Amino acid sequence: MFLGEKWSQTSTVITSFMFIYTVIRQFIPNELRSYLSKYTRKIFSLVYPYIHITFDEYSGDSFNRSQLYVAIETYLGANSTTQAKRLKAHDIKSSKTPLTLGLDDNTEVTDEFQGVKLFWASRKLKEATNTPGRYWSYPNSDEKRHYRLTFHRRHLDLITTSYLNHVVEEGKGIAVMNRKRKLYTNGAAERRNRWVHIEFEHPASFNTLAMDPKRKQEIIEGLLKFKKGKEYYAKVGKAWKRGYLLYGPPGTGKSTMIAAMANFLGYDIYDLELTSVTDNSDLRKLLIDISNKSIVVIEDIDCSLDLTGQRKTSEKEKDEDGEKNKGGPKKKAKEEDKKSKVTLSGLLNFIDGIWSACGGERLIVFTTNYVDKLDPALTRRGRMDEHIELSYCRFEAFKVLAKNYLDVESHDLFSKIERLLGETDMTPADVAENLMPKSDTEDKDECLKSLVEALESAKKLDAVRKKAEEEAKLKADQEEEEEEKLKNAKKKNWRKRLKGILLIKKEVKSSGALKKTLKGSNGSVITN
Ligand SMILES: Nc1ncnc2c1ncn2[C@@H]1O[C@H](COP(=O)(O)OP(=O)(O)OP(=O)(O)O)[C@@H](O)[C@H]1O
Repeated sequence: MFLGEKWSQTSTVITSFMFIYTVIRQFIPNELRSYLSKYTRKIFSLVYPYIHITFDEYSGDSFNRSQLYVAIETYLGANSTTQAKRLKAHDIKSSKTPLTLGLDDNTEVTDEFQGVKLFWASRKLKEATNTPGRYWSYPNSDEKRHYRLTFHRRHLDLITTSYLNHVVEEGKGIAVMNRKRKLYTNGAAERRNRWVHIEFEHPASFNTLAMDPKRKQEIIEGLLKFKKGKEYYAKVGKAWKRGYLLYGPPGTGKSTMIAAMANFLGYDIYDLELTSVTDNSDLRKLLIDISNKSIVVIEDIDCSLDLTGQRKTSEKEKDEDGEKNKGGPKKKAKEEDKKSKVTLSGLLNFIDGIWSACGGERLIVFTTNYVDKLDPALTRRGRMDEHIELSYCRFEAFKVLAKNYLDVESHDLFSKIERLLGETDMTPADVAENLMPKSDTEDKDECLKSLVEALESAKKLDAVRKKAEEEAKLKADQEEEEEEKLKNAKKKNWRKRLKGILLIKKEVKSSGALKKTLKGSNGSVITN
């Protein structure tokens, strides 16, 4: 029999004993009574050293299930399915799995925390009568459920200060991981400046992400540290947030990495389209609406804000501007007023300010293809805590793709592919495209061969491009050289002419001196 249950029966016997004692107590003289009660309590705690804590499903007259109860339910469901004799399946709408398992009513399981053994029991009590009028305050008024935790009284401190916290945090964490996640966006034309969402079902994970394994591990560890960092951030007085800058050429996996991060952490994604936000005040509203446990993504940040921090005008808007300006300067001024005035400093200040003041556990991710173009204010440490480069596919990354797409871990063609990947730049997106079977009959060998062919032709193209570039450079150098020569020749020419002028000047001067000499000798003036 379950230990907690055995103790529970013992406690019933002891309680009966206590009741009898209470009845006969009134016949005992006062002096003897206080003496006896002191020792009775001591003896009782020696005989029955366990404590129970009960967690009701509904507290008071609330219509909502107690959050504590739900967290315990999730925690026990996830941690005790292997030891419980009876389980119950729930069909939770918001869960990404078709069914969730939990403890059935009146089932017991054990748990261990820091070497201490604990006993959990799920209880369903049926009320003898159906109290009229009570049904509205409790869904099934004749059924009441609770969890009961039993532990030795010497662990009371550990249980109340650490264990229950651990259960609730774990329970909530598991619920977050199991729920269907959402992808929010503010880009919808008719709902500008408001979030709309769809279910987020991207299958990417860090296992399927092709990149240098060492760097990948560092990123995973960083994310784990962040997720568990609530107390650390509180201790150092910083908002519980972390900024990531993902950069690299198109098709190297920036969006895939964001999806992998969201799946790994169990967070929602908020895809913030800055060009759709009217001004800083609307930006603030959007940011306030972002829930905890989320990743805010601003893709192609270099296209959303220019270097001075002012929002860029999109090509479409430029065209619209052209049309609008036909209406004259007044109309133009009006339209200017309507245009977005979101600034880089506005964005950064809100992120620092609002997020420090409300909630936590948020990542902000910026992506760009041109990291060098970004304003240093945006990329400085403290704002963007981690800079991650996603680059062209090298052999280590290729191995991940080969495993994912073809289930191949080694092959005769691998050494050739390794050499080719070292010699030419191909994005993981292009490598993946080549590894995908084009028909039902195409097998692994053919897919790898097709990749080799693609790499070889890319290499040839690279060589042609490089040659063309070299030739263009040579031509430019030659032209520069010619120009330099011409300049020098011109300079030489000028110098020659200058010399000639100087010579003439000298001659003129000397002829002037001669004139003076002539004037001085006979008193007449000689003119030319
Ligand atoms: N590193 C990678 N690992 C696994 N798959 C990748 C990787 N990079 C690209 N891919 C594949 O290529 C597709 C396009 O990649 P993704 O959109 O993530 O690239 P990106 O860097 O975000 O491109 P862009 O800068 O154009 O937005 C993905 O759907 C994925 O299948």
